[in-house]
Amino acid sequence: MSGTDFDLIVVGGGSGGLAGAFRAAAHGARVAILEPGELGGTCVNVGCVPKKAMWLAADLSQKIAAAAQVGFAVPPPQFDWRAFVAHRQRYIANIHTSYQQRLDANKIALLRTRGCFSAKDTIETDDGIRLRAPHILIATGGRPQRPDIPGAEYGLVSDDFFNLCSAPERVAIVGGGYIGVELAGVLQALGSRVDMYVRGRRLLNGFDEELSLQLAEDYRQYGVRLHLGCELRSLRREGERVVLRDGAGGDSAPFDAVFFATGRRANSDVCGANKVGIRLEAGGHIHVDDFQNTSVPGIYAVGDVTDRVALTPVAIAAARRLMDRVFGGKPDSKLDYADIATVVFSHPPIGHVGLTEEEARARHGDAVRVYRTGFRPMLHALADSPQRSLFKLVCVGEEERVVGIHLLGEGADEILQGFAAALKRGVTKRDLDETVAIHPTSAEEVVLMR
Ligand SMILES: Cc1cc2nc3c(=O)[nH]c(=O)nc-3n(C[C@H](O)[C@H](O)[C@H](O)COP(=O)(O)OP(=O)(O)OC[C@H]3O[C@@H](n4cnc5c(N)ncnc54)[C@H](O)[C@@H]3O)c2cc1C
Ligand SMILES: NC(=O)c1ccc[n+]([C@@H]2O[C@H](COP(=O)([O-])OP(=O)(O)OC[C@H]3O[C@@H](n4cnc5c(N)ncnc54)[C@H](O)[C@@H]3O)[C@@H](O)[C@H]2O)c1
Repeated sequence: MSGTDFDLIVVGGGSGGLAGAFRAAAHGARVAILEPGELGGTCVNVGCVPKKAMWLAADLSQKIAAAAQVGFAVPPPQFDWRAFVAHRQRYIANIHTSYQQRLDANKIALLRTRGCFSAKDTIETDDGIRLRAPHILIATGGRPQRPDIPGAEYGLVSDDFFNLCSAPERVAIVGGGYIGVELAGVLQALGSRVDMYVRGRRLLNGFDEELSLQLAEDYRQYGVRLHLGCELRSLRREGERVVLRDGAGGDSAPFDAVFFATGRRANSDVCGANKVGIRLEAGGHIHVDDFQNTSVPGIYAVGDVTDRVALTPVAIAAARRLMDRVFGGKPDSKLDYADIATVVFSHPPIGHVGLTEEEARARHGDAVRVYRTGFRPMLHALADSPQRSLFKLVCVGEEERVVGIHLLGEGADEILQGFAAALKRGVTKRDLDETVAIHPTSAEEVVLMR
């Protein structure tokens, strides 16, 4: 293949790349997409989807315990991890098939290879094929990053978590962000004894502080050992196990597995973005403007490879809007990155949209009013489990516009979406007060706060 055979080349067949390819093809563009791995990228193969499956398994194990507590005769559950993985992977295989069928139906050329820039309008495949197009979309995502400490190679990363077929007995998780918190919750629920090593003084930096403190308390109740404010110095092998040395020089007990959840690095290097002069930021992230343009005309980037929010729906939305602009005759089309809702699949989950209380106070001072409610969800009260929910609304100004919603508790993952739409449309506290509650639910607490 040579010449400008295509209108668009997409490098990377993950969430953003596929969404961009499908939307461009729907506008009539001739599209090629390059992906050396499984279709769907991180989200489908080593991210959201298998993670949520494992979270559901962990959630079920807690529900079974609650069932026993309220009178069901259930023997202690035995979790066959390997059998569950077979169900999980079958689900994922169906997604691969569906993507392949959609690519075929839309006449999108899929090249199962890595691509690298050899010129500003040319992508060269691993086997030396050169493809040219006036528009190139970089959607190469990111990869897990290990800290630069001696023995780091003895640690695993989130990709490795999805190769497990049983719960390691003793696990250390390094990092207190999204992935650290999620892996810790799942492993503890499914039978591991988990220690978390967190550099900062709290979990989930950047989330509402009260919720993060409540989550830390929930995790302690649940048996997770938290080592906050702990910087690791090194790892070393002791037989089959791994020992951690902390900043004070103390050694941990040996662990069967150590997972690093210490952030991700952008895959801009592997596609040669630097070779054609694309501006990069810290961590190799590609700088993009509000329209997903890189610093080189005709080359765009979306998703985790950029310096924007690293979430699947964000990559998808940005790619679709970009293609509406480039091929769909909508010159102003761009993603509004404000007030993007997100959920951490912890136990219990956290849902968050808009400003935290701290951010709101820094921006709006005394004009901020916070409403909060703490309660035990009904199942947990019936089962006499200590798990509590904490919901917060952050409001601003005379009209009390809701600028932040923070929900920790059972169901928070499903409750948030509708309220996020309301926040985006400028909902006020009075609007919520005037909404009749749905009873008895956890969600009703959002409209009943006083
Ligand atoms: C453990 C984990 C859990 C997560 N959970 C959630 C969640 O619950 N909700 C959520 O919204 N987000 C979640 N995320 C984040 C989400 O997975 C990412 O934001 C999303 O996958 C980004 O999509 P993307 O298209 O930018 O990149 P990716 O999905 O990573 O796709 C990039 C693709 O590019 C390919 N590629 C790389 N280099 C090249 C090259 N040179 N040539 C061709 N192809 C190349 C890769 O093989 C990959 O398939 C999670 C992430 C992780 C790691
Ligand atoms: N539920 C979801 O939507 C979901 C789930 C997982 C991941 N994600 C996305 O993927 C991104 C990456 O997740 P992540 O958890 O890897 O990153 P993160 O930025 O959320 O957390 C990284 C953590 O590692 C710590 N850290 C960094 N370097 C360290 C070091 N050298 N030593 C000790 N600790 C160190 C940081 O302080 C932070 O607590 C997230 O920001 C999010 O956008 C989303």
